[in-house]
Amino acid sequence: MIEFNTISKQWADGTQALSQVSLKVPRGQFCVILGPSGAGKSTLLRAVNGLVKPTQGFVKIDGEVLNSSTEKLLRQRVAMIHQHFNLSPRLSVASNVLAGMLPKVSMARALSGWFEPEQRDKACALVEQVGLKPEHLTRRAGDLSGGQQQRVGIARAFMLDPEVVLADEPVASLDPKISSDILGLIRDAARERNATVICSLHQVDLAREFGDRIVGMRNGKVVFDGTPAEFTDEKVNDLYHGARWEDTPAEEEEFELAVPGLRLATA
Ligand SMILES: Nc1ncnc2c1ncn2[C@@H]1O[C@H](COP(=O)(O)OP(=O)(O)OP(=O)(O)O)[C@@H](O)[C@H]1O
Repeated sequence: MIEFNTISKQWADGTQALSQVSLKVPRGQFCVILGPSGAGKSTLLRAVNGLVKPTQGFVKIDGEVLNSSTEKLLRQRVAMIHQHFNLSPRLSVASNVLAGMLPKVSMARALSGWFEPEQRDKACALVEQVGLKPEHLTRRAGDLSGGQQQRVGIARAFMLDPEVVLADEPVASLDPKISSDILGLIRDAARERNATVICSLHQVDLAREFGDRIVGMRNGKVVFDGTPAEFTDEKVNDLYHGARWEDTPAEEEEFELAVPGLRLATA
């Protein structure tokens, strides 16, 4: 279970990225976070692995509060899949997948490239599980297609059998067919291990297809929390365009009244 308890985040420049967000994500759930750009989705995800320090509130992972003394151990249980894959493009696919061990192996050992035979076997098995071929293992990661690179990112994320997988817009740069395949891979690999997934997306159709639950965020707040069936077209519209009571257009109307020609020009 991941618990966000009244999490707020204000950046140094005063931007309020999160305001009093409270959520409980049970073990094994595929929870999709949707919302317009700047809603606070990445900030929320990054609060789970300590990359973002909340200015208020706390995150608990299986009852343990994430703080400076628990962070190192908790991080070994949380993996991340990134929008831009975050691979080392000049290193081989095998090295990139083995890098998933980094939270647990010493830097000296990682730099010397010495990994246990079981760890190497596991990397090979994961590469196969994500649909790549053995010959990909020695290829430079940067030479692969975007979809293939994200497969490497998924294999890397599952090297430590994480309890939690944070996927930050994992299919933002991929075509619709590959996007669906990639989300299917994340879901299946997570299900096999009963891992929890928190995945931010911009595609409503994919959120409905893959999410057990959809959390809608707007202006740093949770404005929808329900099942895909409950996330009706009206709710989608409210999330992306603001509910009727929100984002009041008063200032815009005043501006338009003050400059009547502008309304004509934009009509
Ligand atoms: N390091 C930072 N310093 C200042 N403001 C930041 C920083 N990181 C994010 N923000 C701001 O915090 C708000 C939330 O950003 P966040 O990246 O969480 O949104 P998002 O919903 O993930 O957006 P997108 O869908 O575009 O990725 C935005 O206004 C963003 O500009």
